[in-house]
Amino acid sequence: MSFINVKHVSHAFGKEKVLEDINLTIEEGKIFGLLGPSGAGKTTLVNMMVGILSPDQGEITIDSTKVPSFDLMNITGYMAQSDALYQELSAKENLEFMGSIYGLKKSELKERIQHVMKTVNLLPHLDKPVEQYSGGMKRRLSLAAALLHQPKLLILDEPTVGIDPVLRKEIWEEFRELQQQGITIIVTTHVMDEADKCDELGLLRDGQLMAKGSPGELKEQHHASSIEEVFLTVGGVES
Ligand SMILES: Nc1ncnc2c1ncn2[C@@H]1O[C@H](COP(=O)(O)OP(=O)(O)OP(=O)(O)O)[C@@H](O)[C@H]1O
Repeated sequence: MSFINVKHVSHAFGKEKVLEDINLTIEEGKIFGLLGPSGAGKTTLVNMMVGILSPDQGEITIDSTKVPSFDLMNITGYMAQSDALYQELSAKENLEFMGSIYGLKKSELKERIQHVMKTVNLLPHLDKPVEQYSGGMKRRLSLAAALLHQPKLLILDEPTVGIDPVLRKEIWEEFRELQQQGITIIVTTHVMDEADKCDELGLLRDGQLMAKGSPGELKEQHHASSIEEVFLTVGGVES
């Protein structure tokens, strides 16, 4: 039984079909990349996995539980595309607020804040107001917030957008460490070199899942030397 099951999911915004009969399974403990150009439907699909949006048709189950579910909220960490942080508050205050929403006890919360800030290399900046953080620091703080309640599943919508290559590398090292702890990670991206770092990929285009497999498998199946080439081939455009 797969950890995540997306079954016949379709969705439209008004007359615009955004997802069309998506079927997808994701195994526990994997880093799964949802790759596709802007407007392909990546955010719509992850928002459905988190339970923010309901599909018009079909259903999603995670850990044998149908989304949306309160239990799933407790095991899922979500990082949206834009940072949801209080600018005038310090990182610590932001995390204390988020921890209180998850019902973490004061002593546990204190320990978790130290742990997650260390994980994202921001511990020295704990008391700094978020408005004094750089864009990359804010993304990392959002990641720390998503990790606060020790989720089994992390859903990250374009986590490295606007982040320089050095930091991006560091963030990917963090993903690998989290994976070693058994956490399943779903990451949306349109960056091809990031796609190569995922264990498995789902290629989304115009609301359809064009292909799924490990980067190596996809390249082999499509006789391509890069994921970019695979994408162009399955999308019907020869490179
Ligand atoms: N709330 C909404 N109301 C109407 N249309 C929407 C809404 N959200 C998304 N869309 C449309 O659905 C389509 C898919 O959007 P989505 O954000 O899922 O794509 P994406 O692959 O995540 O793109 P990006 O990489 O730019 O974030 C787009 O055409 C977008 O305009």
